[in-house]
Amino acid sequence: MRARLTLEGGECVPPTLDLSPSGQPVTLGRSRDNTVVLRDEMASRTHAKIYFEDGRWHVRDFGLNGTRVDGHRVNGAVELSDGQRVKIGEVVLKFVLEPKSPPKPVKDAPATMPNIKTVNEGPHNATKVHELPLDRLLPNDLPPDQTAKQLRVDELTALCKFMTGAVETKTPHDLIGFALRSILNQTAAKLAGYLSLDPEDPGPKIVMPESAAIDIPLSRRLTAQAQKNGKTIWLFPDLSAAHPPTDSLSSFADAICIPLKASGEPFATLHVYRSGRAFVERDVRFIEAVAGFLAHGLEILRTRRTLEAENSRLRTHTPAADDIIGGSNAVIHLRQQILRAAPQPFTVLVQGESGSGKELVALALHRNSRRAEGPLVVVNCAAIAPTLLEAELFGYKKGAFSGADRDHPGLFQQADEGTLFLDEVGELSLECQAKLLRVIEGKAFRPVGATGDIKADVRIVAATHRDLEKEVKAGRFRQDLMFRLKVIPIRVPPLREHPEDIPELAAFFLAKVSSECRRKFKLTAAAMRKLQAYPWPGNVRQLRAAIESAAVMSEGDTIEADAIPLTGTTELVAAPTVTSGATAPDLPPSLDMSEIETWAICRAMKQTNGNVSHAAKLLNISRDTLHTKLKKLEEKGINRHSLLAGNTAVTPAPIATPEPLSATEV
Ligand SMILES: Nc1ncnc2c1ncn2[C@@H]1O[C@H](COP(=O)(O)OP(=O)(O)OP(=O)(O)O)[C@@H](O)[C@H]1O
Repeated sequence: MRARLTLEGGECVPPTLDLSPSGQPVTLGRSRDNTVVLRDEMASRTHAKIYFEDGRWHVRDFGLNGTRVDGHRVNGAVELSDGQRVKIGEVVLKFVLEPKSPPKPVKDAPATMPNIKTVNEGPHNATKVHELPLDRLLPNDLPPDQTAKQLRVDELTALCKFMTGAVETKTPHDLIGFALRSILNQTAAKLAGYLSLDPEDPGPKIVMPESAAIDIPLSRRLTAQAQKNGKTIWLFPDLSAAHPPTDSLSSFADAICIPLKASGEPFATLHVYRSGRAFVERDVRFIEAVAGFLAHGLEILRTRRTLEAENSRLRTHTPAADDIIGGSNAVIHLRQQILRAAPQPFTVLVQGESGSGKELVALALHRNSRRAEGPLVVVNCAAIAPTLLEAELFGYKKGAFSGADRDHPGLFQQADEGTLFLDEVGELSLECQAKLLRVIEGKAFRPVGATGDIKADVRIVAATHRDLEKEVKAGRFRQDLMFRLKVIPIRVPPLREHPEDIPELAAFFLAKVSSECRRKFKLTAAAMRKLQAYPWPGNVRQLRAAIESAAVMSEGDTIEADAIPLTGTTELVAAPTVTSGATAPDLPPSLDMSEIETWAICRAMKQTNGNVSHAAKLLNISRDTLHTKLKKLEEKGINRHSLLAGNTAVTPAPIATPEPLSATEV
């Protein structure tokens, strides 16, 4: 006389349970060990038992707070009748007797029976289970009916809950933990575990509840069988025949082991063990569904991790070219040269005007070379005193000179297995050039004060704004060194040769300064026209400075043309050439206010060809004020004629600076 318990109030797992007269007694209580786990504070750990005896169903109360049947407190044990309600705490379970089902045909059993059954994957193949004799599948039970096989509403709900929660998990560990907990909650299993089959996986075993991880090893035998068969292994409830008492499974009533695989071989196994009674087929189906989702979820997380790593690798090694902004033919050609030269072991000489992006090119060469994992050491040859350069480049030994209180590795050594970028190599003294040549030729050098030579595996990228050919002709640069450096020459075009890139560059720098200032700057069309009309003698560096300066100084987020500090400067600076180096621009003579005023008046008069009204407008003062100021200048001996000639007694020569006019300096 089969029966069923169905949850009507409160919370318990599972919410419905089929009762078989020949099955194990069903226990109810708060502990996970129970057949029905009650989620109720009023329930004792093991609160009651429902069992079949003398052809009838009974309930026995063990709980502190009592068990009620149809409102009457159970004293010891009482018989259960069809339709009665068992109440423990707030949990109400309806007891229903099921009508007898006609006996089902059973196929002949083979002579020897396996004590383990292999369940074919997926609910579609569920019927295959019945190819094995049903009485051996569940030896103490009647043949399971369809309800034992099909997932019911509560299991489907639990499955949906698991899937919804699983997509939120971020790490494989979290996903596995979530799957194991979902299985424990739904099936009232005693233990659920995940065992990686990858010996190199850092987290090969996860067991829930965590307290069980120490005491209960996951069965190696089951793992091996599941891995070998590639299918679910479901042990018989009666394990005693199959497992010696020493086996880790011998204390359980039933066990399931599922190989986890997504697109290839199994990569892990899922173990679920249960005490008290065997799993029903619905449990297995539920666990299989969770396992399938888990396997694919882990595969997705793994793929995502690989892609993220790959993506970050690609970002750091990226072609350079991504950092070099510009879509003009000049910049496209530059990128092509970089990508061709980068993998070669040869020395590269990067030539270009100051601020045109030579260092950026050197960085791109390094990032795209086979040395990308190694160091990139940058040395500005012009910034180191010639007397110190040798020690800086090649290092020194302790005591080599006063102040050398310890051994110091030189820049060559620091760049070992990487790239040494010698910026402004044209500024090296002839003495240093000779030493550098030796290193480049023999790749061996001697630290200052050392007795022996050392070697470093360094690729040299050099840069200069000078025309080295001319420097050689002038006797300022060694020809042999030039040849050595210029194995691969790369010319970086000045910005005036690719003005079509100005909008993109401007947008790039504007975005940078916007994110730094947490504002959203934008240029007006007039401001952009102004940027495009300017020849940018200081190249991209100057453009960047002008944009940053305008943005920082602007009150609102819209940058007007006036805010770009280049007024009237277009004709000021003859574009410098590689040959001549940067031309010193017309700058205020000093920070002395009266000198700046004289300089400004001089500039305005020159620019307006002596027209006082126009000059006053440029200076943003009235015509009368300018007249007064001009008079004062005349008193000092600076007349209009000398102003127009730019010849002012009080105006010293423009500051000689290698830096071109920068926006912030205007
Ligand atoms: N094509 C470009 N795309 C983006 N930024 C650029 C570009 N060219 C130059 N820059 C920027 O301009 C500034 C100057 O570039 P860099 O220092 O590489 O010039 P340089 O030629 O080495 O100058 P110097 O000869 O004075 O050392 C840097 O901020 C750099 O990032």
